[in-house]
Amino acid sequence: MAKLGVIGVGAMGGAIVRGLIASGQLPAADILAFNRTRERMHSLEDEFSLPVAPDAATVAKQVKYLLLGVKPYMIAPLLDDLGDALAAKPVVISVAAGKPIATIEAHLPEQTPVVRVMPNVNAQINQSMSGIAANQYVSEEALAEVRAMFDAIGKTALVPEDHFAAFAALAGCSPAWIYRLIDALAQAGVAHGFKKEEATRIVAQAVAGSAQNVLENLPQGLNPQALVDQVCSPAGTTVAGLLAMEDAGFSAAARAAVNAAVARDQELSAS
Ligand SMILES: NC(=O)C1=CN([C@@H]2O[C@H](COP(=O)(O)OP(=O)(O)OC[C@H]3O[C@@H](n4cnc5c(N)ncnc54)[C@H](O)[C@@H]3O)[C@@H](O)[C@H]2O)C=CC1
Ligand SMILES: O=C(O)[C@@H]1CCC=N1
Repeated sequence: MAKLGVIGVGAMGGAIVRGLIASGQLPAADILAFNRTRERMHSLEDEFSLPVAPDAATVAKQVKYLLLGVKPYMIAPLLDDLGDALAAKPVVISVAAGKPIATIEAHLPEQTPVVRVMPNVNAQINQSMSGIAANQYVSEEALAEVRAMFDAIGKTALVPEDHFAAFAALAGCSPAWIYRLIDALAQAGVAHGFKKEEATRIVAQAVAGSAQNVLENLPQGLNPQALVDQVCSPAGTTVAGLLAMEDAGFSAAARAAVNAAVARDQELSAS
């Protein structure tokens, strides 16, 4: 019996599989994968000799933990199709946005253990920030094992389910927003004469260093605004840029992004 089955090995499922193997947390031989379009798994198959099942039911029947890596709208039809293949009640791990545990339970045999996880795409480089919630059928041991899997590909936090939509915005979606910020700053650098690749590398390192500095200062109670103040010399260049950024609606845009993501999550939950 493989330890972890993955149905749907796309951007997120693939990032998790890649991260787990690369971190040494799970050897490829302990994973059994199935993706509807097999070509999408070729790089993982070639790189890690990832074991691949002929269909989703084979995965569901043969694993202790079953990770669903399909899009949210596919969760219910997939579980309904699996039917009896889920009779052994593997611990089901869902990473789907906007699909509460109760919705997933409704398509599973009664008392199936379900863990809801919201990772992010930086799992590819073992730098995910993953939120975790579980139903009452997940044993402490199983929860610890699932958490260890996601600890291996980044950091984890136990999150009450009613905070999941906001967590998903802050950690699941935000990488895309930060990538956009990096690209926008780099593009502005291009307008001032830098080559795009060089500008991107400069900005990405500045963002990585800034994030690391925030993380290292938080335990001392120094919040990001205190770091902002350290950079802004009186009548200097940074404060000029900061005020221009706020006049253009920067903080309001960040709040709007979080609010829109939470609203969309709630729409997905209701569908
Ligand atoms: N992309 C991201 O950054 C994040 C995604 N998620 C969640 O991860 C899940 C997957 O999203 P992505 O990886 O972005 O999508 P994706 O489209 O890249 O991957 C989905 C994969 O599932 C496969 N698939 C679809 N139906 C299938 C079926 N019936 N059986 C087997 N394979 C099937 C597709 O061929 C595809 O490779 C979603 O539920 C999403 O909410 C969560 C956090 C972050
Ligand atoms: O865009 C989405 O719906 C997924 C969930 C979090 C990141 N990507």
